[in-house]
Amino acid sequence: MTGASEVVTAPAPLLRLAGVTKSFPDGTDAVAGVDLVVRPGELVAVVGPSGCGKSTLLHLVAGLARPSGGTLTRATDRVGYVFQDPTLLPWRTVRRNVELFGELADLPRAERRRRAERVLAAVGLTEFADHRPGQLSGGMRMRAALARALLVEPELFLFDEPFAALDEITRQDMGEELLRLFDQRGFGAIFVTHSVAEAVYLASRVLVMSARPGRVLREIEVAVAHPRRPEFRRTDTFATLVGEVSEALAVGSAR
Ligand SMILES: Nc1ncnc2c1ncn2[C@@H]1O[C@H](COP(=O)(O)OP(=O)(O)OP(=O)(O)O)[C@@H](O)[C@H]1O
Repeated sequence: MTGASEVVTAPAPLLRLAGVTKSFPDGTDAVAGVDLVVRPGELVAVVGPSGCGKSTLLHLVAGLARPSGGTLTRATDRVGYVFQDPTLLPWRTVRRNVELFGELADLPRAERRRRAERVLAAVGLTEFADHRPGQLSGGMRMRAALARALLVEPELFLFDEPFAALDEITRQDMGEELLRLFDQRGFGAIFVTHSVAEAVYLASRVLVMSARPGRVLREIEVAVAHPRRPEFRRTDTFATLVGEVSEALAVGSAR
């Protein structure tokens, strides 16, 4: 540093999509011309009509599918992925479910154990480590799925409607949990949801997609500092943003 000038730069993007399209062999155009940048500490919510290509977008980002056009650059291999179904192995304890990706990554046993204890504590499941998934509530199973994804210490987190199957109170609790982890760990994230209120509450930015093939219709900034508090849901700012996103969504769905 010369000290002559100070330049404040945004952290380098974890992810950059430029004009990304995806067409399937049967001719279905799922997404079209998507531009998106995600930096560390940004949680981008994605909303859009059913079938507009939101899950496809996450598949592309995770490397499970290849774009048909455009460029996709991901700066990290440490990717966490959480789905609506927690997909826990019923015959394994919670701890051993959480250790699974560590086993697949060949982490030494002691390291797996250490990380599992830490992430179980982070999601409040320490006391349930020796239970089997069938003995847990839906919300606890989702916490276990979150802990399992956290084990690989993701820099980029992909969420595909993770809380959609939960009752409203548990869903809001899980949102709080997620924000706490996000504030602590500063990962970048894409969060797909059908709930406009959830998108606004959690996100740094809400991306509204059009009907298939999904294009980005609008990106709406949620310029509200973290940590967010439940009271945020009862503010005029929140109501205005929910209105703005809903309006954009209605336009997108009508196309
Ligand atoms: N492997 C595939 N082959 C052909 N079409 C596919 C394939 N996978 C998805 N599609 C189609 O691509 C479109 C986008 O699907 P996708 O699951 O990404 O949408 P989505 O926005 O996540 O939907 P939802 O909101 O209902 O979960 C849909 O029309 C779907 O039927």
